[in-house]
Amino acid sequence: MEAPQITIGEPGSFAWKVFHERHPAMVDQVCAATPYGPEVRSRLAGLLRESTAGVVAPLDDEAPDRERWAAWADGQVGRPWRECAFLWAESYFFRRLLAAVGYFTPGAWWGVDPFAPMKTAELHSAATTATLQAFDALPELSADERDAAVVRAAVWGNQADLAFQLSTGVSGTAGLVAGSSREFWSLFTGGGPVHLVADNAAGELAADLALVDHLLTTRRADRVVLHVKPTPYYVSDATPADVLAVLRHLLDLPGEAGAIGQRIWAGLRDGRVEVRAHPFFCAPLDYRAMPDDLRQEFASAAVTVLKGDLNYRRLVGDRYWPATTPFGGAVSHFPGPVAALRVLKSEVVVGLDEETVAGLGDGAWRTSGSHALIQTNPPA
Ligand SMILES: O=P(O)(O)OC[C@H]1O[C@](O)(CO)[C@@H](O)[C@@H]1O
Repeated sequence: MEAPQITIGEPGSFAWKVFHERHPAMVDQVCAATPYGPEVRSRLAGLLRESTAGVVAPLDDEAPDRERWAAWADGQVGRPWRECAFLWAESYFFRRLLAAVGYFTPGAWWGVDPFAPMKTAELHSAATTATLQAFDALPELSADERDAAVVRAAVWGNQADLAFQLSTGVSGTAGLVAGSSREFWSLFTGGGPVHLVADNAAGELAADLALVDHLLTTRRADRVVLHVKPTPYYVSDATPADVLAVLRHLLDLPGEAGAIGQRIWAGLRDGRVEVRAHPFFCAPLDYRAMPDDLRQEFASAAVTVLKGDLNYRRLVGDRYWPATTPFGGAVSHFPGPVAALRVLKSEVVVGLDEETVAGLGDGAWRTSGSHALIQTNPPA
């Protein structure tokens, strides 16, 4: 039987707090970062009111994705937001936020990413700078150590606000609740295309590019498809523009970070690296509902790597699963071998053993970003 779906209506729950506490703070941040006029600010205030106390309104823009979203919103428009599934509601909120800031309307803010200032600040932050400098240690490591370091960087890069360790030190892995770099690498049995479904821009994306580079240089992949979001989403999610921004940033750096940037640049030019932005990556649905073209792509991949918390929720289903629910069963719908690399930032988790769960205590570990996991199917 399926576990209960997470909705946003339970006062005090994690999902409720995202709408009632995080979203107002995020809108303040968006309005401080770009000089939006009174109309935009009033639309944003209206969206906050509607999504915390009202019913779901339809889209009222003429964006190219309108029809697609109308289908995805079927059955939700007119419902009280509090009854909506967390996964659906959060995605729709971001789509409505883009419309509210004029992202789809010819005019001053047409195509302007409201989150770009935050992503740029993160790319130039001390934490990201330290991470990129740590790449210099990579060539000195043994092959096993390098395997472990690159995976550790990709996992903990998802912990947006913390620099992670690329050295062979243990600090970055102290909070792994499942899996290991060895389990991750055991999925790669030789060549073929690897798909990496990216999450956040800036530091996490830089670590993901280091993973792409490592997949290619160690010949675990002969080609890597990097999937990003077609439009700005969940504040820091990577879009094609963010890939280019991170790549240019890497190219300006000395040492291994610059060398990785050059190899990825060359890979893009010769087709060994491809960036795609399928509309489904901004869909308010889980991966069971993926369209056939995407399903076929993942079916033909040697391995698909899914980064981050939201991709995990979409992979296993955004439900209150018992934490010991087998990962293999939860992802059996996925059309090929899959690995999840994720810092825990929401209530959803599966695939833990009973001892681990007992040792973790109360539920704070699920949402605080202090713990991470590496899970694969088929398992090692
Ligand atoms: O960037 P990530 O790892 O996908 O995390 C995003 C997570 O943040 C939230 O938006 C709010 O915590 C979650 O709903 C979501 O799963």
